[in-house]
Amino acid sequence: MAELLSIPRSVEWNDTHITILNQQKLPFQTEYLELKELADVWDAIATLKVRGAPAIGITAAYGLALAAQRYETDSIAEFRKLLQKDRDYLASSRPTAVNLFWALDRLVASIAHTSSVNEAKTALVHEATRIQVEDEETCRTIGEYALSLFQDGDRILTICNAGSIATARYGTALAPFYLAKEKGINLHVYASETRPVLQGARLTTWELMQAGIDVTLITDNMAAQTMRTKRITAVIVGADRIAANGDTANKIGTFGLALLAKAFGIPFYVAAPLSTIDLATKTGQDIPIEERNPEEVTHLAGMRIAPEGVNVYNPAFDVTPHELITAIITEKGIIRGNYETALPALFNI
Ligand SMILES: CSC[C@H]1O[C@H](OP(=O)(O)O)[C@H](O)[C@@H]1O
Repeated sequence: MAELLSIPRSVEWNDTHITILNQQKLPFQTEYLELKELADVWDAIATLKVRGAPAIGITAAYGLALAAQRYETDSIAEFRKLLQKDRDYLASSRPTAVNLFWALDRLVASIAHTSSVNEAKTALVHEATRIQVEDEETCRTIGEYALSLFQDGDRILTICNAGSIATARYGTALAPFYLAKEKGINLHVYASETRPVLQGARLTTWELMQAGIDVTLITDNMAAQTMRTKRITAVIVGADRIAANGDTANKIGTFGLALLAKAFGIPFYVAAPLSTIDLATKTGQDIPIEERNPEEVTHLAGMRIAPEGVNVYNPAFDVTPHELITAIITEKGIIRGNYETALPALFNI
């Protein structure tokens, strides 16, 4: 796993600040940013300096823990009020990935029974650290399950970056490729570039190439042709929110890949931790879909590519209906269909 260990962590806690890998600058620059203020954390999440559902959750958790270290009150009741206010602020940074809210709420819950401010401050740092440590274990387990679905020589298409830098380590959809490499199993990855922000072209190729994993870049509109001519054997994607019925929000373009996979008779897999499953959201229609700055579409690498004043629609995510999902791969195992009963069962509900 030496190759994977050379891929920098996306987030690290440093007592007085959080260090993040600036994913905006990749693959051209490996830049680290020190986030010292709550507003820096909000901005890093909103502007995709740190991105990927689990990494957003980890960063927000550390951000909240960091802010809380500076509360000057001795009253635990006042402390809880300040924490809730900062929780709500960070929760407004991005709307779709449920891991953000899940992590923030875990932090708030972690001090429910603490009686002193000092105890609460320590508890928050411990809880944020636990979230990161658990996510690494979770992703490795997801990778093991996902790998059991693939065979030596398979050619697998993915979109966006659901890799090591989108999580604590290993990734979700990319985890099986790291484990395959470790075990000497040959898998070939086709990475869809993922317009408009190019997470596939910039991040997935960068990550996999550093780990010596066989990866080929395609543009998004090459997916059908690639499935046919390169005889793609499976599609695997990450997720930002999975509704109770299995409908899955993921990077814009995912729904199209699922439709194509069905047309070609190829399995379509979603790999995600339990922290991405939102049983409170009944169906995909209830998932809030983030719409981002039109400039992401009208500009490429800072250069205008469309006429000034053009109307733009820029949804960052789409929803793949559960009927198109062959299986959802979690740290608790592989679920094939019947999501409405199988997903709550994962939480012992
Ligand atoms: C491991 S989840 C990665 C997930 O995050 C992406 O979104 P974004 O880059 O906007 O944060 C995308 O939907 C991926 O599947």
